[in-house]
Order: sequence, then structure tokens, then C-alpha cells
Amino acid sequence: MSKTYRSTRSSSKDTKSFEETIIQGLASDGGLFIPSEIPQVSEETLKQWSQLSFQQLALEIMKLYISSKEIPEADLKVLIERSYSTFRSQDVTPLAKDVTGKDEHLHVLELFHGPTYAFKDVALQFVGNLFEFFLQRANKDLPEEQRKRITVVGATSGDTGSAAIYGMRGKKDVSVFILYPTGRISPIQEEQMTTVPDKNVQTLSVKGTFDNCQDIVKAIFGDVEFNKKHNVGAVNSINWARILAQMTYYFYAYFQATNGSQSKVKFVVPSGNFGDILAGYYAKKMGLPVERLVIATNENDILDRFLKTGVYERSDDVAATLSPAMDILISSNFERLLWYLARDVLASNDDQKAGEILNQWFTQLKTEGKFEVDPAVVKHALIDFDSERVSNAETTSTIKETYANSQNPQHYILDPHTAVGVCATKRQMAKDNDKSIQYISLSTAHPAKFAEAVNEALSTFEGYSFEKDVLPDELKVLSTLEKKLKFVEKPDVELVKSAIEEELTKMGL
Ligand SMILES: Cc1ncc(COP(=O)(O)O)c(C=O)c1O
Ligand SMILES: N[C@@H](CCOP(=O)(O)O)C(=O)O
Repeated sequence: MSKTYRSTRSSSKDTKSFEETIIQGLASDGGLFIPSEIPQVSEETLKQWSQLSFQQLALEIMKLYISSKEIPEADLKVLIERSYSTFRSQDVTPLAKDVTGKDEHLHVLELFHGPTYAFKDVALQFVGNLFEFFLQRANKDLPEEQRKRITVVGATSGDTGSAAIYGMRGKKDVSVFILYPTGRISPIQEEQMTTVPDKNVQTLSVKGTFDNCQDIVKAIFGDVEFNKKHNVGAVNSINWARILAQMTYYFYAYFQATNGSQSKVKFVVPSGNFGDILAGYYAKKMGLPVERLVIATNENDILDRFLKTGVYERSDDVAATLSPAMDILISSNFERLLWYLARDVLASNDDQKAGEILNQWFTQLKTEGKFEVDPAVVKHALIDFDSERVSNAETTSTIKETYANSQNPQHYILDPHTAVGVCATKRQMAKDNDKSIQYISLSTAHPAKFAEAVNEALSTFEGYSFEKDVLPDELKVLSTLEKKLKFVEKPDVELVKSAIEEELTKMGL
């Protein structure tokens, strides 16, 4: 097993080490890094893994992707333990079983027990510690002026930003710049990011959309001179470490839901940038016997349209929905899946040829705003995936119905992203009409982060109170803290680069 990485757009045999992959973030040809091989896990190993704690399981999985010559096992173990010591649940990602009653087998995988109350913490606590580990090792015994430093530049539609900030705040030799679309994230999400006082953190509120912010970040990665000068690091899910760290909860939840039985399992994942569900795809390809991964989108539905038509097309306008973290026009990580589809269906398993095909597709996407794949490619995708598109009205009614009818516990409160997933799960149940399937619906954020959507659904219920039932004390204080943010008047790479350089000088790190 090589434990090296290649770019999705490369037509050469070149590979990179894990450390290079993580520090570089995005490949220099604009592609995303993927493992040279996907490690395979036997049934026997799965049986042994089913007995492990979350942290032990994370170690076993990560060992398959990281050479011990790069990170010795003892160090990796410490990194993992440190990363999950900040979580409020002992299970890290607990599974709320049979939420809608014993008959339906609808389990909600709660991924929001980390420091910023969103699923991003599972990966970004680890990524922060990983950056620190690599930098400490590189800088050991070096005088101050020769130390290697990383300038993290990330884009957020609300959750990645605060999770990255909490993962990197105060870390030596790391400075963090987070771009977010002005007025398009929830007030609490904005407060979580802008009230962190650490000197190495700066938020940039950009007048535009999340896609504008993501495009700027990618352009900055492609700017050789800026990159050389500032050593730019990625915290978005273009960074392979994000995907790797998210695989653990697919295995862990599968074991909890099946409890040693041979049940069929479907995962339903509220999706935007396709990073979360992609981790499930890798788990499935490693050998976890998952029946299907269901992509749940809101009205920004590029992924659902692709699976129905084979056309990957950027629509003109992003819809502002009740699940704003998924208001994304282009899903970065879909490129990784497309590489596997191209390789399997069109390139006779030839990695280099798959790189060429991806290059053609993404050049076409850039010039024409879309590309279309052979129906055989979609057919192949449908072996592993299905998709559902959920409207705003359905999101609200799902929050309502779940609150009114949940049995375990009663009055279960969903955040709007999770509600998109639960609505999609219910549709799948109706279509499948198969009581033997276990449905694991991923809960990607705590409802406290989306007061407006939750209150719109629940304020008419007698006895319901957002302050009392939803809002944790830790988040209550945020509105009283001083905010630190810088406005960028238009979504322009040069303006963002100047803002970063100006703030880096002020940070004096
Ligand atoms: C709360 C929430 N749910 C779902 C998603 C979608 O996840 P992904 O972008 O990995 O598809 C996001 C953002 O990424 C999010 O913040
Ligand atoms: N929904 C995300 C968007 C960024 O996606 P990422 O997973 O690629 O970091 C967010 O909340 O910021």
C-alpha cells in the first residue's frame, strides 16, 4: 500500500507524500488530491473495528492512509486523542437511535458535539493539530527568522469558518483568514467567527456569495508568487485531511446502528460541497457494506440535477435558503467522485487517462459553465448514490413534524440542514418500503446556530422556547463580545490579497 496521493487532473504518474498533500492543500494543476489507492478492509477487520472507541477507530483508519514513516503511530494517537478531547460527548459523534419510533429505524447521527456545534469540528480539530505537528517538526531548532509559517485561507458559508478558527486559534506559526459572504450566514455563525480575539485570526466579510469566496480562495492557491511568499494552507474540504477525518463516523455509526447484525444501511447526507458524503464514499469503497449514500440537497441542487440528467451545470443564481451553509453552486469535492467514475467507466482503470478526462470536463465547466457525461457514468454513480432535493417549505414542515412526533427523545429539534436530510430520509423510506433497512441521517449542525429557521417552524408550539430548549449557555454570551472583522467591498482576488497582506503585517507574527 503506497499511502501517497495524486491529483485528479494529472496525467502523469507523480505522487506526493501525506505531509505534502496536506500542507499544499490544492494540487498545482488545480485538481484535488486523492489517495493513489483506496485501502481495503476485510470482514474480519470490520468485526474487530466494531468493538473500538471512536478514537481507536480513527487511529486504525488513518494508519491506512498515513505512512508511519511520516507520522509514527504513537504521535498519530496523541493527535487523535487531543483532537477529540474538546468534544462534549464521550462518543464524539453519538447516534440518536430510532428517533421517530422503533418501526422506522431512523437514526440521527449527531455530529455537532464539538466546540463550534457543527460537523466540521470532527475534521478541523484534527487538521489544526496536524498543521501544528508538521510545523513544530519542521521548525525544531530553527532560529525565529527561518521558521516555516502557514497562512491559512478558507471560504465559508458559515460553519467551516468557525470550526477552522477554533481548530487554529493561538497556534504558533499559523495565521488564519476566513472569507464569508456578507449577510448570507446566520448571526450566531458570524458571532462565533468574529468574536475570537486571538491575534492570528482574521475574518473577511466579502460582498458576494459563498461561491465567490470559494473561487477567490482557489485563485489564491493558484497564485504561485503569493503562495511562495505566504505558504498558503487549506482548511476547506479541498484538503484531503478533512475527508480522511470524516470517514471515522461512517464506520462508527454503522456499527452502532447494526449492532453486529447483517442489516442493510443507508446514509442520508445534507450536502453542499460534497465533502461530508465523500468520506462515506471512501468508507464504502474500503469495504463498509453500505447499501446506498443519499445526497440531500436544498434548492441549490447541482448534485441532484447531475444524478438525474448527467449534466453538471452551474446555475446562474444561488438561492438563499433556510439551510444557508448548503447554498453552494459548485460542489468542490464532486471532482473527486468524478475522477473515480471517469476512471472506472471511461478510462479502463487508467489513472492518467482519468486525469486527462477530468481536465477536459473542468476546462469545459470553466469556459461553457457546464459539461455532460455519458449516461454510463451516471448509471455507475447510481450504484453508490441516490439523491433528493428538498424545498424550504419541506424543511420547515420536517422540523415541525419531528418536534411534534419524535419518540426518542420527544420534542427532538432539528437544525434546518439536518431537516433537509431527515426529509430526504423519509422520502427514501416511502420509496423503499423495506423495514429491514437502517437509515442513518446525518445531523450536521446544532439547531442553536439557525434561530430564524427553527423559530419559524416551532414558535407556535405551546411551551417551546428557543432560549430555554435550544440555545446553549456558551453561545448565549457571544452577542455581548467585541467583533473583529474586515469588509471587502467586492469579490475580487486582488482586494482579498491586499487585505490579507495588510492584516499579516498588523499581526506581526
Ligand atoms: C450545517 C451543514 N450541513 C451540511 C453542509 C454540507 O456539507 P458538505 O459541504 O460537506 O457537502 C454544510 C457545509 O458544508 C454545513 O455547514
Ligand atoms: N458549508 C461549508 C462550505 C465550505 O465547505 P467545506 O466543507 O469545503 O469547507 C461551510 O459551512 O463553510
